[in-house]
Amino acid sequence: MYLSRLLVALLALPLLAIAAIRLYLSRKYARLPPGPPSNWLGKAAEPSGRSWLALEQMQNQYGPIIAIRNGPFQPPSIYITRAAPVLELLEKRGATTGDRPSNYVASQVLTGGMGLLFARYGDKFRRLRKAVHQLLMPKMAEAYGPLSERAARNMLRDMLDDTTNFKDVFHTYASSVINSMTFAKRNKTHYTDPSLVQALAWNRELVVAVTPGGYKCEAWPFLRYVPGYLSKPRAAFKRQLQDYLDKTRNVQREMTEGHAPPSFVKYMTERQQEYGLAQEELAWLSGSLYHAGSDTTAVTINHGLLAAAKHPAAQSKVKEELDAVVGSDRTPSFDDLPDLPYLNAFIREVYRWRSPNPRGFPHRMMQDEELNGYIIPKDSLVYGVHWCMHRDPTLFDDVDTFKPERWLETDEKGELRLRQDMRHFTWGFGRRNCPGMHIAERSIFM
Ligand code: HEM
Repeated sequence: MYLSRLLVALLALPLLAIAAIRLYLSRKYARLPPGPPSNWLGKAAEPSGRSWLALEQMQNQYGPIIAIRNGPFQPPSIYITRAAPVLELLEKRGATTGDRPSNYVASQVLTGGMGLLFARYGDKFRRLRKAVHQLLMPKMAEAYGPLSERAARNMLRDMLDDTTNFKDVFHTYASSVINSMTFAKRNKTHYTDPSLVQALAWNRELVVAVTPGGYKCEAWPFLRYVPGYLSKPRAAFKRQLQDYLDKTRNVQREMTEGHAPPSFVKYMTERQQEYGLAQEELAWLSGSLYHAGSDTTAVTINHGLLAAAKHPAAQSKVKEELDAVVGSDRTPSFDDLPDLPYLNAFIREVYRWRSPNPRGFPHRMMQDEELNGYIIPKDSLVYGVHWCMHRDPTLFDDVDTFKPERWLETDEKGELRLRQDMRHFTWGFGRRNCPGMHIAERSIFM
């Protein structure tokens, strides 16, 4: 009798525990936005693969603010697919939405806690961000003009030499621009360059680290201490840091010899005390610009080429404008930029048509916020989904059509100019928006 009661109690315990967890979650998240149903532990499937397409479908069912529940121990993910609520939350209330997820492998193991992209909101973030901002602001971006122009001429030659492999040619171009900007590297960084191949391997490690479920130690921290479990990302970080330290020391040696050309490392070394950066931090911050900016720039140029091939009428208009403004005796320069409204509109439409970061980048909530009647809880990860926002019919008509004209208007003199009342979302939001946007825009224009 006693035994059978004990057995019943033992069997009932897990059921009671599950009921308690479900009750706790339903109270804690009573005003969470709607989203797909969760399992018995309160966990729903995170959209994976081409998640932005799944999210576009989901918004028809759940509306533009979608919550994916992550069980009792992990905060939910919130995906927002319309511009108005994203801008309200991530821009207007940027002071409470500027944090990043505490992804252990990405923010600690792979970056040694020194990267800006994963820096938690706080003093260190402000210090790193200020340093990067100083260097990448529009005035400085202009100063890098000749570097980009030279790299662009090399790219054109490479495209003529190899008409089958534009993707790698664009990688070579984007990497050359960033490496000459950060480490004053004079010669081009070919896509087969060992340091580039190594950096791309590191990028792949990062993709695994930020993919939900990529490393189980994010949910089960004890795994961090299992010997060998994190050896791959640890080795990738060590190799990368060594490469950046070597390049940084080269620039600093040239500085003491008095012949270092302008570069990010030179600029930062001159202000190392002011920004309170240790040598490793300085080297990593400089090198990490490559990770943040090279792939994204190359992918965007690739999208531009795709758009030109797929939309020959728009391509002809760009060509007509280039013929009229630049002619055929020289290559375009940055001075031509203001006189090429159609090309500028074409590039904006490329950003809209195929976002380089279609899912968006996560911001972490620093406190509960009410949005459209829902509570977005502290610690949840919020994504402004670029793909869906760029297809928001309240902002863009005829969203499936590639239409550079949508970005243009005619001024009082009857001349075309870019509309000032429209924007795209490629550079992200609020206090974590992309500090490299001016550099990237110029590299892409070239
Ligand atoms: C087409 C090229 C590029 C695209 C599409 C792009 C896009 C983005 C996006 C979406 C974010 C996250 C914004 C957010 O969380 O709201 C970001 C962050 C960042 N980008 Fe870019 N980026 C590009 C090029 C560059 C370049 C060339 C650099 C540097 C030279 C750069 C440096 C950074 C850094 C350091 C961050 C982290 C900022 C932070 O967390 O505070 N990016 N970028």
